[in-house]
Amino acid sequence: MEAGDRVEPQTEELRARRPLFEATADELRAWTVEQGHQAYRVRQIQQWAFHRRASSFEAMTDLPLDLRRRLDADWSLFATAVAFRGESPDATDKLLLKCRDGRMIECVLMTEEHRRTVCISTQVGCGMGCVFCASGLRGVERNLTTAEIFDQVLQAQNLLPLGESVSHIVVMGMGESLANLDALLAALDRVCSADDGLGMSQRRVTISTVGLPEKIRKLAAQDRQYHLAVSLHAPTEELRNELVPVNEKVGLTAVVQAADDYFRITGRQVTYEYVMLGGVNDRHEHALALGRLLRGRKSHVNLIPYNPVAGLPFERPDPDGVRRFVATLRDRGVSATVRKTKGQAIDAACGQLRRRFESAPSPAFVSPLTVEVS
Ligand SMILES: C[S@@+](CC[C@H](N)C(=O)[O-])C[C@H]1O[C@@H](n2cnc3c(N)ncnc32)[C@H](O)[C@@H]1O
Ligand code: SF4
Repeated sequence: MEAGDRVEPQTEELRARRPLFEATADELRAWTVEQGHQAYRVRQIQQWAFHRRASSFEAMTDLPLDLRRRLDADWSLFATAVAFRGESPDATDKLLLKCRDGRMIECVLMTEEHRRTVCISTQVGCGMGCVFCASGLRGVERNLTTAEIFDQVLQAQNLLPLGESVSHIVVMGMGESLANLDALLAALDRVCSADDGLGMSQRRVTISTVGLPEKIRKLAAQDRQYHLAVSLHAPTEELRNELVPVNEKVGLTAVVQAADDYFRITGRQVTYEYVMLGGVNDRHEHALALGRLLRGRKSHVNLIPYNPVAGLPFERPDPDGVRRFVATLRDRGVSATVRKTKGQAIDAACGQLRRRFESAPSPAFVSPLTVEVS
């Protein structure tokens, strides 16, 4: 598949069959024996599905034909269909995936020298309403299912050459991750399972949240190794209330306390994300206040230069100002770095590709919308 092409769904059509990944190895073994085949075939099926990039059951050529046909009748390899693939010159691929109900979700694959990182979504839209973010402009439509979350990793992995795998996951796409925590955890468990998943290390997964204190504590209690990123964006209650409306109910202090608890319970250092909006939260006084808030806390600040969203009144920050902001934090003993903005050419900020796709479909976009999903 070439980037930017019209994309037909996988050779396998999306039908209302159960996604293969939902079955545990034991369940699939029982099903395989029921079909009159030996249980060891399950290892082959899962190898094809999760590591050998099969695009259909038909392509699993070392399985008996009869078993391939039965698989095709009862199971689906994917829960979504690739509707559009965009590629950026900075080695970033963005996939727009169509769900069975016709809704679109986004994921991004970023390829660096030693990393293959996929950024995944957890909801269609978002209900948190951060004023600078494209994801929340129309509110939340629904939570993604476990299958739809897992599928994003699988579909992104399928873009890589055989022998290369997704090495890292960041849950930083559309939606508030912790508002769909149970489905997310179930999907990540399978992604990280060496027995019947992709075998990824939990330590290479970062979950980003707007900061829902009770959910942060619930995540901390899961006995998992996930890295937590908290989207702070402002050093004072007043400014955070303006930028992140949910803060009015939650409160900055409660968010930071929950993040402290996450570190205390898991021993994993928390990252604070801070989107820098030109002239809004990027001034020296903001750096000083952020330094005061985080000084002495075992944390790291990730500054994200704003990626402008059409129709929203925010601008990128001045690069020299960003450098001064970092220096001010570091002078106060707060660890901080600036994130490289990848994928702008393909709208790789959350929710932007879907929005462009839905609001102004160009001829190149029309074909995928006609994909039949039953
Ligand atoms: C899209 S959110 C998804 C995860 C979760 N809802 C959260 O807020 O952390 C991931 C990160 O992207 C940031 N973000 C949203 N819109 C952005 C934009 N236009 N430019 C840069 N970063 C953006 C958010 O502030 C957040 O830190
Ligand atoms: S930044 Fe995160 S929480 Fe805020 S609207 Fe966007 S996706 Fe939702």
